[in-house]
Amino acid sequence: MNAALAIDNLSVVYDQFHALKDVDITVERGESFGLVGESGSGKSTLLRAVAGLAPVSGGTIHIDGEALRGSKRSKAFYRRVQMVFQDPYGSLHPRQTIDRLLLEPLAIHGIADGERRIARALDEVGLGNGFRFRYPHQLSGGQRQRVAIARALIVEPSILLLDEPTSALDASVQAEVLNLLEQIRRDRKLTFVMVSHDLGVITHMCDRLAVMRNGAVVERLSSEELAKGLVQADYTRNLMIASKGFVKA
Ligand SMILES: Nc1ncnc2c1ncn2[C@@H]1O[C@H](COP(=O)(O)OP(=O)(O)OP(=O)(O)O)[C@@H](O)[C@H]1O
Repeated sequence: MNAALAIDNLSVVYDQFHALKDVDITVERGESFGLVGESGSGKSTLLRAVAGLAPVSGGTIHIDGEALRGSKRSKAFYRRVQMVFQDPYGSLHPRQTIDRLLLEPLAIHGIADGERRIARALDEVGLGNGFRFRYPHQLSGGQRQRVAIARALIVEPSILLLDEPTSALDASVQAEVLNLLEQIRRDRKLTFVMVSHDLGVITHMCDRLAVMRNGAVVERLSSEELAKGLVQADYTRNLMIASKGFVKA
């Protein structure tokens, strides 16, 4: 069976700068895969390249066995791969009600049955219908992130790309949103690729992970191996030491 996501030899070059160099990553269907690495190592660029938001200079991305070369994406592809960002303000237009924000992706993809889908998506992220006519600034940070998740889910993707989805939230709200995401992944049999600088979050949420440095993968391992300190690269060990509250390497 085809992997949900197979990235082969992926490169992204901005001017002369190689933000990603020959990256290979395979994520199985229903798997939750983590990306860690220091700031500037290329984690967001990798998600953005998969989402069609960064220019692909070389290599291939397969989604459900379908090869995508370059940065061209069909509408159907955009529907299949949805992204949730760290700061929901970035993706939620401040002058649109939650209702409008949820209708927009449905309109883009020509999906009917908006009423039912909006009610379902809001319910799924733990927000009632009462939130429909509020604006983003009338919500808490956690509620805004729930709306961003609902907006991604409403078009029924198969892969969710999560770029530091909880790092802008308070600790208790972080845990709530992470638990919600895990519940959604199980219920919808979704595939996740998640970036976090917090190794505790990655080991809690992900089955396997890749460690990135300077645009390349330095190590691939399971969360269990990371939690036990069974790591190969000194760079990974240093990330463990630097990650607050994480087991000492
Ligand atoms: N649009 C762009 N134009 C030029 N350089 C870029 C662009 N986007 C990213 N870069 C560069 O690519 C490198 C990787 O950036 P990226 O955002 O992927 O890192 P990251 O690992 O996600 O970092 P962080 O943890 O700080 O978010 C950085 O050096 C960054 O400056």
